[in-house]
Amino acid sequence: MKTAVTLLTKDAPQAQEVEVKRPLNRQMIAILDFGSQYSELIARRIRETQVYSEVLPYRTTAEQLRQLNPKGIILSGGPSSVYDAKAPHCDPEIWQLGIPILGVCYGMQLMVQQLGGEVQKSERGEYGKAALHIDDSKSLLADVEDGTTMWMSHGDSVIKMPSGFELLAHTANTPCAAIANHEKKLYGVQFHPEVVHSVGGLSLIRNFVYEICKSEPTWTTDAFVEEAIREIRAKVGEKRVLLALSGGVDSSTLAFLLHKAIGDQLTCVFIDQGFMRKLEPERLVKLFSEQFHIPVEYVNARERFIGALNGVTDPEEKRRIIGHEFIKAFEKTSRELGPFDYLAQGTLYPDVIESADTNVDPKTGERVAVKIKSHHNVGGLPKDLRFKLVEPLRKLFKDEVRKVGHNVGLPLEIVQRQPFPGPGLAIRIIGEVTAERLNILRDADLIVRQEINRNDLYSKYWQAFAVLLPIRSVGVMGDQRTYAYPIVLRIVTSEDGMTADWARVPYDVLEVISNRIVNEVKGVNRVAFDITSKPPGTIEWE
Ligand SMILES: Nc1ncnc2c1ncn2[C@@H]1O[C@H](COP(=O)(O)OP(=O)(O)OP(=O)(O)O)[C@@H](O)[C@H]1O
Ligand SMILES: O=c1[nH]c(=O)c2[nH+]cn([C@@H]3O[C@H](COP(=O)(O)O)[C@@H](O)[C@H]3O)c2[nH]1
Ligand SMILES: NC(=O)CC[C@H](N)C(=O)O
Ligand SMILES: [Mg+2]
Repeated sequence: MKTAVTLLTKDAPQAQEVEVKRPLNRQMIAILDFGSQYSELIARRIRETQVYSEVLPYRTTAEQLRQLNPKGIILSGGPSSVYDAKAPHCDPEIWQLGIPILGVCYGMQLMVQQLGGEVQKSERGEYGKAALHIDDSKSLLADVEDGTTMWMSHGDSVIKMPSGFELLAHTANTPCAAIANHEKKLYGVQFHPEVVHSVGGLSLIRNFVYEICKSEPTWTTDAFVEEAIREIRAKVGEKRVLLALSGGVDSSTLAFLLHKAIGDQLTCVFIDQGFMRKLEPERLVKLFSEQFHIPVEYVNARERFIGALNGVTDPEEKRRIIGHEFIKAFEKTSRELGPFDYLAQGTLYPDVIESADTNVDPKTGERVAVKIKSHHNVGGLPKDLRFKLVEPLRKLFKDEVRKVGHNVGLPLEIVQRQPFPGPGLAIRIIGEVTAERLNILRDADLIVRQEINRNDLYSKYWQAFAVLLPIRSVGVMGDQRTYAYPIVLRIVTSEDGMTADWARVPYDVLEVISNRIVNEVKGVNRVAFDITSKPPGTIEWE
C-alpha cells in the first residue's frame, strides 16, 4: 500500500509539484531542509547506515509527516537566525508527533526557540573544528569520545534550554553544544555530525537512527534497485523511453537498470556532440551492442554543436547552448524513431545541487539561486521540455551509483570509469571552441590518459585530464622561437565530486606527460599543473 503526499521538492525539474510516494511499511528518516549546504549530506550519511532518508522542504506540515510516518525527523542547519522576523519555521505541531527529532545547528536553535528556550547572537562565532566535552554519554553520545573533534559553523548560540531539556555536551565557546529531552525524544546538536571532519559524527548518527529511532538496516543497494525498478515500471507503463546514453558510469548504470525494468520499451541514444575524447564514440557503440546486447542509436551531431558554439566564449552561455542542442538532438531522434514520452538521464545529486536553487533567503524564507554552473542535463533543459523525465539516480552521489551499477551487472571497467562531463572537451577549451583547438586537446588528453594508465594510477584519481587555454606564450624548440598554446593538467582526488583536492602526482609521471605533450602535440609549447582544491576552484575550468 502506498501513501501519496504532494510536496514541492527543492530540486523538482522546472519546479513542478512532485508526488513523494512512500510505501507505508518503508522505514525512513525525514530531513527538513532549512537551506543548509549539507542537507543532502545528512541524507547520504543516514543511507550509509542502511536506512532510507529523504530531504523535504521545511514547510512540510506535521500532518504530511504523520502520513509519511518516518521513524525519525532531522532538522537541518541553515543560513538564517531564528530570532529574525522572516526566519523559516517548521510547523510547531511537529513537536507533538511523538516521533524522535534531532535538530542540527539552526535546527537545534529552532527547537530551543519554539519550545521556550533562548537563542542569541554569540560574541564569538565558532567556525571549524572544536573539541567536544561530554557531560552525559548516554543515548545520543554513546561511543562518542570525550574531547573528540566536531565541526562547527555558527554565529548564534543557545543560552537557555527549554524546560525538560538536559545538557549532553559543551565546547570552550558553546555552553550548549548538545542537548536532549530524553522523555520526548527531542535532541539538538550545535555542531555538524554529518561532515567528514566530525570525528564520531557517524557514531552519533547511528545512535540516533538505531537506538533512538529504532530503525532497522533495510535500505541496501538491493532494496534500491528493487524499488527503482518498481517505480520505473509504475511511472512508464507501456510507454517508450529514450535513454540519453553517454557511456559514463551514471547513464550506463541507468541503461542496465532500465533494461531490467522495461526491456525493449527502451531505446538508448548516444549523441556524438563532437567533443568526445579520441576513439570514445566507436568504443561505446561496440561495447554496448556486441558485449551487452543493448543496441545503441549513434547520432552524429558534430556539425550542429560546433556550429552553435561559433564565436561563443562565455562558459554559462556555452553550457546553455550545449544543453539546448542535446534536447534538440533528442527531439529529432524522437521524431525519427519514436515517439517517446519519456527521456531518461543519468542525473545525480551533485549535478542538481550545483545547477539549481539551493539556498533559503534569510529575509524572505524563499529559495535563492546559488548557481555554481549549469550542468547540461539540469540547468541546460528548456522550460517547455516535451519529454517527461525519468531520473531514478537523481538523489544519489557517485559512489552510491557505482554500487548500484555493480549490483545490476555493469562490468568493473565501466563502474570504475572516471567521470566525463556531457559538454565534453568544449568546457575544457577555455573561450571559443574551434576544430583546431579540439584536435590539440584530444591529442594532449590521450597522452595524459596513456601515462596515468601506464603507471597504474587511473583508479587512484577521481579525474585526470587536460585543459587548453586560449592564450599563447613564447618557447624555444630546436633553436626556433615558438609561440603556442599552454595545456593545463587537472588531476584531482575526490569522494563524490562535491569537494576535491589536487592529486600529488609523482614528479616523474608529470615529467613524462609534459615532455610528451610538448614534443608530440603540435601547437603546444608549455604544460602547467593546476594545484587548486575545490573549493575554492571547481574541477572543470568552465
Ligand atoms: N554524449 C551524450 N549522449 C547522450 N546523453 C548524454 C551524453 N553525455 C551526457 N549525456 C546524458 O547526460 C547525463 C549526465 O552526464 P554525466 O557525464 O554527468 O553522466 P555520465 O556520462 O552518465 O557519467 P559520468 O559522470 O561518469 O561521465 C548522462 O547520464 C546522460 O544521460
Ligand atoms: O555531465 C556533466 N555535465 C556537466 O555540465 C558537468 N560539469 C561538470 N561536470 C562534472 O561534475 C563534477 C564536478 O565538476 P565541477 O567541480 O567542475 O563542478 C566533475 O566530475 C565534472 O567533470 C559535469 N558533468
Ligand atoms: N550552520 C547553521 O545552521 C547556522 C545557524 C545560524 N545561522 C548560526 O549562525 O548560528
Ligand atoms: Mg559523462
